[in-house]
Amino acid sequence: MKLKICCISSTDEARTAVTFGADALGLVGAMPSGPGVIADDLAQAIVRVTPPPVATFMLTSEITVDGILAHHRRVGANTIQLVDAVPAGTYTQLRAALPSVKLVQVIHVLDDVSVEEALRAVDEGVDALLLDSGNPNLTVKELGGTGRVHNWQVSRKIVQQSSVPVFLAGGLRLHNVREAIDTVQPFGLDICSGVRTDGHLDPAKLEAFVAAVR
Ligand SMILES: O=C(O)c1ccccc1NCC(=O)[C@H](O)[C@H](O)COP(=O)(O)O
Repeated sequence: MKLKICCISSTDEARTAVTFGADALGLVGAMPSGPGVIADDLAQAIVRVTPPPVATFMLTSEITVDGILAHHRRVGANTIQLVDAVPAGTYTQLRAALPSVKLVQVIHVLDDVSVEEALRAVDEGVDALLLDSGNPNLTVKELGGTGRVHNWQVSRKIVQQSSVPVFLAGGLRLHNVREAIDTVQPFGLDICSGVRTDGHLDPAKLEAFVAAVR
C-alpha cells in the first residue's frame, strides 16, 4: 500500500515522513480554504531535500495551463496534483510542456456523478486519481484538507472502473483506515490531519498509522 503524507510544512516534517516510510509527500499551494497551505519557496526547499524515489506532489488550485505551469516553475515537484476540475485539453498541454512530470487529478467524491468525472479524467490521460472529500460547489471552495470521510462505496466503484492507480484521501485515521482499505481497495492512501497533533506532524501517530496499513 503506497502512502502519501500530505500537508508537509517544513524540511523537518519531510525528513520525518521519509524516515517512517512515506512514498510521497504533499506540498499544498495557495488554496481558497484549508489549514495546510505553505509558501512556494518553502515547497521548493522541501522538494530539494526529498530523496528519490520519494515523490513530491505539488497541490495546485490553478486551473489554467499557464497558471499551473507558473506554479510548477516556482516549486519544481515531480508530480502535479490538480485539486480542482480543469478544462478539457489541459492534461495534453501540461504533458507537452512537462513530459516527465506525473499528473494526478483529485475527484471530490459527492455522489455517482463523481464516478463519471473520474472516468473522464482517466480517458483524458491522467496518471492517477486521488479521491478526496472537498466540495468545489461551495461559494468558498473546499478543495481538500477537510478531515472528513466521504462515501467510500462511490470510491470503491471508481477504483473498480479505473485503469490508473487511485489514492484514497479524506478523514483517514488509525481507527478507520483498515475499513477504508477493505472497502475501497485503493492503490495508495493520502493522509493529512490524521497524523498530526495541533497542526504538526506527530511521529507517534505516523508510526502507528504506518504499522496499521503495512
Ligand atoms: O490542507 C489543506 O489546507 C488543503 C487545502 C486544499 C486542498 C488540499 C489541502 N490539503 C491536502 C490534501 O489533499 C489532504 O491530504 C487531503 O485532503 C486529506 O486531508 P485529511 O482529511 O486531513 O487527511
